[in-house]
Amino acid sequence: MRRWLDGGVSRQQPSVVVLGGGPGGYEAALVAARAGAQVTVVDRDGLGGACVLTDCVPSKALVSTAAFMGGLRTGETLGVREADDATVDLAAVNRRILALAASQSADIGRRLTGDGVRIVRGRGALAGPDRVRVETDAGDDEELAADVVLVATGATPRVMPTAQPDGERILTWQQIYTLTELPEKLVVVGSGVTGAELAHAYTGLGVPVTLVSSRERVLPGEDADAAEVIEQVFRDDGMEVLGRSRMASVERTATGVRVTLVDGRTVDGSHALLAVGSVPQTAGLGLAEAGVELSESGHVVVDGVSRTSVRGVYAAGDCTGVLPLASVAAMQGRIAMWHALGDAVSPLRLGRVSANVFTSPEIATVGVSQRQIDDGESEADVNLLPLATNPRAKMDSFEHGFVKVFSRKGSGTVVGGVVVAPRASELIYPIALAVQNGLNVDQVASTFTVYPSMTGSIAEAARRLH
Ligand SMILES: Cc1cc2nc3c(=O)[nH]c(=O)nc-3n(C[C@H](O)[C@H](O)[C@H](O)COP(=O)(O)OP(=O)(O)OC[C@H]3O[C@@H](n4cnc5c(N)ncnc54)[C@H](O)[C@@H]3O)c2cc1C
Ligand SMILES: NC(=O)c1ccc[n+]([C@@H]2O[C@H](COP(=O)([O-])OP(=O)(O)OC[C@H]3O[C@@H](n4cnc5c(N)ncnc54)[C@H](O)[C@@H]3O)[C@@H](O)[C@H]2O)c1
Repeated sequence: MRRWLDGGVSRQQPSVVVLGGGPGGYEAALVAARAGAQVTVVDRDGLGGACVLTDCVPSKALVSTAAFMGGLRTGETLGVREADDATVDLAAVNRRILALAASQSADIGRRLTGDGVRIVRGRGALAGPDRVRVETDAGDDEELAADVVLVATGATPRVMPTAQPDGERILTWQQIYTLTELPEKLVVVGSGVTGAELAHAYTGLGVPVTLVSSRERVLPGEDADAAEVIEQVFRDDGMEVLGRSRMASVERTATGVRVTLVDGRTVDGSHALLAVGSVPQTAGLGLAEAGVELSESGHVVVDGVSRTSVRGVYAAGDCTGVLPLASVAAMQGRIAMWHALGDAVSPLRLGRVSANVFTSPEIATVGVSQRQIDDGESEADVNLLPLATNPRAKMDSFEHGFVKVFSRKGSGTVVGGVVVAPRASELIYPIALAVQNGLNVDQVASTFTVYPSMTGSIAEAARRLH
């Protein structure tokens, strides 16, 4: 390991201060501690970050209950009587979710302290490129010297002046877990991944939902074929989808909420859920003062190895705006520490990231996208295989969804894929393995799959690309 200078004295143990205990921060802290650094994590809201406490983990736990309810609704088709009479006790659901989040946060705390990481509860900010000032929750402020600083402070829901959350009826996605009763009618504003997942989850719980979608179709950032299937499923499940409808304001009424659209129409509900994007939490961190470059949107500008414009200061996760996923935040954090502590490191490769939208069915994607192929950025053959003919799908009474595999023209190397299916988040892995390891369609097609299985359709799609 490199030697570090401290007041002119050479020592082997560098000091690392991590601002933020989400996946970007805590994964980096674990890497740094295992590499022998002296590590402090400064965290304001709780270890695991928004990811564990309010965003990813709680929403996926809510989706689990909704998916279970969805399973009961197909009971009739499978010969089960009266399965769809079940109702949801939202207070119990939310108690479970909050307990699960707290327990995961505690697990992360134990892992960090077990590896010798010091945890300081409080709000941190740069006092210079190599110093962090902390207003601790205990009230005693601290200044920490750091050879390496990692900024991983995440993002927070975007709030519009005309649609102010009140935590009771007008809610951000971080405020929904205090509800004790199912909303009588929920209006979800925003049909990005957050809005789509939560709108479908509440529909699954039995709540009448209206989705206010400013775009032509829901999930504008996703594969268009997949988004089309999901929008149809939303409508089939009874959700009202208002396309091309931009929210102008949300206000309380005597009995609930009124959402007014830019074109003057109004939508009434008992509750409104705002999912109109996020903003990075980079204000008041002393970043610009220390010389750290920020983008116009306020994100920290980083390179492929998570370096900022200031030597020794790195950044990872949603505060960088690179790709707001927990898996990417964690990888950016690890890469930052490998680089800072002199380990071998390759730059972040976004072309290999797997992602999943947790609707029902799910949409999983990896590698090159259909849009890149259509735009001529990537020369690839495409095979889309509907799952309707898959024997396992028939047994499970699953009708919607497909598998799509992309392979490079000429060589047949698998460069990407899309799966729309129940548990697509698990089914994408064979395609991700193929993309990561440069396997060609023949290698995928000639690999045994279980009969009957959904993965059989992945092998079949590869076979058709031969
Ligand atoms: C509803 C929703 C669902 C999602 N689902 C998924 C999913 O299924 N899969 C997936 O991969 N991604 C998902 N994401 C994205 C994922 O949650 C984020 O990409 C991830 O949380 C980013 O991690 P992070 O470490 O950058 O930030 P965060 O998790 O936001 O953590 C940042 C931490 O920094 C702390 N902090 C902030 N400022 C300071 C300060 N000044 N001093 C000290 N500490 C500070 C905060 O308290 C927080 O603990 C979801 C996002 C949303 C909104
Ligand atoms: N399953 C997952 O991995 C998961 C889940 C949720 C979020 N995320 C991550 O977070 C990122 C952000 O997703 P998001 O959905 O929170 O934000 P987003 O910015 O992708 O979507 C917000 C949507 O709100 C719409 N909108 C904005 N203002 C509006 C208005 N006035 N009226 C109506 N609609 C309006 C926008 O057009 C946009 O489609 C995702 O790209 C993803 O990387 C991941």
